[in-house]
Amino acid sequence: MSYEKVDVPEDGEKVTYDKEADELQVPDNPIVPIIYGDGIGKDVAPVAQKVLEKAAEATGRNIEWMRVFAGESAREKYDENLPDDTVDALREFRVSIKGPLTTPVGAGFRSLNVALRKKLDLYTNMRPTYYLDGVPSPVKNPEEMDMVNFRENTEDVYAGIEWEAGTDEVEQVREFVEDEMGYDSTIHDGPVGIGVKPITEFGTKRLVRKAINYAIENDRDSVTLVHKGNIMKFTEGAFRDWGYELAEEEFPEQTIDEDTLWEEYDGEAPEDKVVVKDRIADNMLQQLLTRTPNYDVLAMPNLNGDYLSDAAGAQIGGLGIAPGANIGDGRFLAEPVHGSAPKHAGKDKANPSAMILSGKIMLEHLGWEDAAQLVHDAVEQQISSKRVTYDLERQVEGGEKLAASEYADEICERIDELA
Ligand SMILES: NC(=O)C1=CN([C@@H]2O[C@H](COP(=O)(O)OP(=O)(O)OC[C@H]3O[C@@H](n4cnc5c(N)ncnc54)[C@H](OP(=O)(O)O)[C@@H]3O)[C@@H](O)[C@H]2O)C=CC1
Ligand SMILES: O=C(O)CCC(=O)C(=O)O
Ligand SMILES: [Mg+2]
Repeated sequence: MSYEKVDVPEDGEKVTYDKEADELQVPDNPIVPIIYGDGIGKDVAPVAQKVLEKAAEATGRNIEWMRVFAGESAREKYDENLPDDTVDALREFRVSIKGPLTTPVGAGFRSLNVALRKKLDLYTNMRPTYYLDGVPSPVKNPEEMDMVNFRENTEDVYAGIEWEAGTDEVEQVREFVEDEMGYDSTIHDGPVGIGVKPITEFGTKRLVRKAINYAIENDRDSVTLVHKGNIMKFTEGAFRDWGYELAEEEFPEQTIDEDTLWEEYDGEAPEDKVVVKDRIADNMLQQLLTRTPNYDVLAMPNLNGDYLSDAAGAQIGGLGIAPGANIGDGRFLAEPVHGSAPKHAGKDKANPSAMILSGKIMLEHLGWEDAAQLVHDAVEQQISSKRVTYDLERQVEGGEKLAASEYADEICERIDELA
């Protein structure tokens, strides 16, 4: 592959993929594309990069970074938002990491984050929410939080099928819905915006498959399907039904439903069974707070997953800490839960932990468990020391406020000490 405006590191090697075995082959010096992103991305991404590099070196490897561009930096370099160079690099080198990218509200270009997920078919958005020692939290028992959110990443209202009020197109759709589909008098008169919410059996089943496999491989107790199927029967309701169907079809020995749990096991699931259950999304959002220990792996359509991952993150220190990753077959793009937080941009103050811990998921994905553990331990030690960025300092008694770069430097020192 040739690139117009990015330099491919000479010394690195490619991560490759064995499709049949669904396995990556990872050299000790992989080329890893990185997008710094917009807003605070430019603060947190370079310092997170240093931490990840340090953990790789401490375990005898080397990451050969390949800087690629999207959003503001791409507009400057290429005069476009998402150049082919970037998409091609993420496709070719398979495992990569990105900071947040800004999306304008109400008009302008569509989300570049969503575009990347769709172009690379990164159909799972995995966002683990877990407690780190010493993290300040608005809840009484934050240590109870240990959930992994599997969010469908390519469809739902994020498919981008919508029509703007006042256009001929939206009036055509209104006419079709009212006259041909029989929804007369359902839409108020006057300007209207209309969107379409596709949820497919294919998209649902491949996401739920990933969630159940994850639960089995990581010894998790349950997978909860989170939907609003009482209201959106044929989209969110179908998500729930296809989710149960998939569990029955493909995991009959490894999973049980909640009825079976109570009827046959009196509420105590055997060690080797994953309980598949479902909850309506509004109820689930309050149960995150009130029944935290009852939930484990969660699987849900795109919009529910977007809302729920920020809400869950708030219970364990906030968005400055919440990590994530986009995963497809043989492709992976780590990315924090948070956005570009424009008001904090360029001040070297935003918390880089979410980006660092997203990188930790990337290290795990590369099979570098030892490096990932070093990152986890060093971040946890740093937070426990109360020498933290502004977002945590304002919640911690006796805390000391550090710049993002100072905070990351201290994490690097801790990695040296721990290695
Ligand atoms: N994947 C992506 O790239 C995403 C992109 N976005 C985009 O980002 C832009 C801004 O979105 P917005 O809704 O403001 O949400 P953001 O997640 O960017 O920020 C919301 C608030 O969360 C806190 N926060 C977020 N990140 C950090 C951090 N690293 N350290 C400390 N605090 C943090 C800040 O709170 P406080 O000010 O209280 O300290 C901030 O004001 C939008 O264009 C949106 O579309 C949004 C989400 C994901
Ligand atoms: O793409 C965006 O700008 C927002 C996406 C988002 O909030 C998310 O993926 O969590
Ligand atoms: Mg979000």
